[in-house]
Amino acid sequence: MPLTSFNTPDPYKYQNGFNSYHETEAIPGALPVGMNSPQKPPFGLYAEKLSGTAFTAPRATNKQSWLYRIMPSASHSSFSPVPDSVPGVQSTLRPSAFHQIPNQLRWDPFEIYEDRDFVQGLNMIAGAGDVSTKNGIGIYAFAAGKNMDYHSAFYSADGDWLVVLQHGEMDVETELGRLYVRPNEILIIPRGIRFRITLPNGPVRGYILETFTTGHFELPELGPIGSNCLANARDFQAPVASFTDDVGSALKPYRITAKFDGNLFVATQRHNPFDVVAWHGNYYPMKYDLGRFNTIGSISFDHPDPSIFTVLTVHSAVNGTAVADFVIFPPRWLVGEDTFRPPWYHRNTMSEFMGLISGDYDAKASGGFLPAGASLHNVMSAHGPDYGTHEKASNAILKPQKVGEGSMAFMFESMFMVGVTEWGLKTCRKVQEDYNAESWGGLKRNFYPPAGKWGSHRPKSKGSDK
Ligand SMILES: O=C(O)Cc1cc(O)ccc1O
Ligand SMILES: [Fe+2]
Repeated sequence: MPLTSFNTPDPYKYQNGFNSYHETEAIPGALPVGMNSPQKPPFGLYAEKLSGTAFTAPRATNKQSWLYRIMPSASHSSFSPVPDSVPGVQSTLRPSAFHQIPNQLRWDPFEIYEDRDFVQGLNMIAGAGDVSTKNGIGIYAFAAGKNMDYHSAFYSADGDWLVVLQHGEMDVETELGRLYVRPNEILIIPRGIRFRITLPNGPVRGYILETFTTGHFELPELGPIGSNCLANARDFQAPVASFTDDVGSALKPYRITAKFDGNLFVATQRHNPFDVVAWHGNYYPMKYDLGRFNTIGSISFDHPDPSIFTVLTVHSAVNGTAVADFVIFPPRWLVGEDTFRPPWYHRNTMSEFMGLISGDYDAKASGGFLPAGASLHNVMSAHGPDYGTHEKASNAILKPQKVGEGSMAFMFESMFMVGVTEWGLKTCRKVQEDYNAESWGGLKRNFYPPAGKWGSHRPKSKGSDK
C-alpha cells in the first residue's frame, strides 16, 4: 500500500498552454522560491533537473523542467535487457530491417490485443534514420486490453512521442501528473518522461509517431494567416503535480522499462516512480483535443496544400522541411468554385503515412481505408483519389459541401523515406495486396484533343465546345 497517494482534489485538472512556463505543487510550498537547487529543498525533497534540449540551446527553443521528488530517479538497480523468453513480452522494438518499397501500401485495421498491456502491445510499423545519432522517426501501432502493472513505468530515451488514440480511453500517470485521454485527443510525451497507462473503459488502440531527431513538436508558423487559427496554444493541456509515496517491497519492487536505441531494458527500484511533488518548467507531457482545431481552407478556388491542416511539426535543419508534420483532416466545408475538390493526383518528395481515427476519409471511397487502418505513400510514390472518388468529384454539382462529418483522418508527413518493418509488411498480416489495382486500376482515359491535326477522339457526351 502506498504510504501517501496525493492526487490533487481533481487529479485531472490541467494547466493550459503550449510551450508555456508552468509551475505546480501537489503540496503547497514544495517549490523552492527564487532558486532551483537550495541546499535543502522543501519537505526533504530531492531536486532533479530534466533537460529536453542541450543546456546551451537558444532561449527560444530551450526546454527543461525542475522536478522536486521524494527519491531521485537515479535510485534504481542496473538496467538489464528484457529477456526474449518472457511470453507475450517483446524484448526489442528495434527493427531487423527497414524495407524501402516504392509501392503504395495500405493496411486493414490493426488488431486489438485484449491480453496485452500498453508496452506489450507496441509494434513498429515503419520508420527511418537512426536512433543513436538522433535523426529519424518511428511509426508504431499500439493496442492493449490490460492495465500496465501497478508496479511499473515505461520511458523512451529514443524520442518524443505523439500518441494518436483511435479507440478507447487512457488514464496516463506521468511523473509530472495525470492525463485522461479520450477519443479524438492526442497525447504528447517528451523523451525520457516516465509513464504508466491504465484503461478505465476497456481496450485501446492507436498510432504513435516517435521523432528521434533532436528537437520537439512545435506549433507551425502561421505566416499571413496571422496570430490565431489551426491549433491554438491555449488548447494544449498539461497536468498538475500529483504523487504517490511508496517504498514497494523487496518482493514487489517497481520495474522501469526503458526503450533505448530500440531495445527494451528493465531496472527495479523501491520507490514509486510517480513521486514528484512539485515541478516547474516548459518540458512536460500534454494532451490536445483535435476537435478544437480551427480548420481553414480555400473560400475561392483550387485545393490548397494539406500543410494548412498541420497541428504540430518537428523542424529539421532545412527551413520549411519537417522531420515530421502531424496533419489532420477534420470535418470542414468545401466551397471551391470550378474546382476538383479532393486532393490532386500527386508525387511528393516527402513521405505520407496516414491513419484514420473515425469515419470516412473524404479523399477515398469508403471501404478500403478504415478506422484503425493505415496507408503509406512513400517518397515520389504516385497517389491521389481512387477511380470512384475521381468520377464523383469531377461530375459533382459544386454546391457548398460539408465533408468528413464524424470523421478524423491524419497524416504523419516526413522528409524521410520511410521503411516498413518486418512486422508492418508481414507479421501483422494486414497489408492489402490489391490496394493499387483497386484504387487506380479502374481509371480510364478521358483525353480528347481538339479536332484537326490531332485527330478527333472526343467522346460525344463529354466536355464543352468552347
Ligand atoms: O494523399 C493524401 O490523401 C493526403 C493529402 C491530402 C491533401 O488534401 C492534399 C495532399 C495530400 O497528400
Ligand atoms: Fe498525398
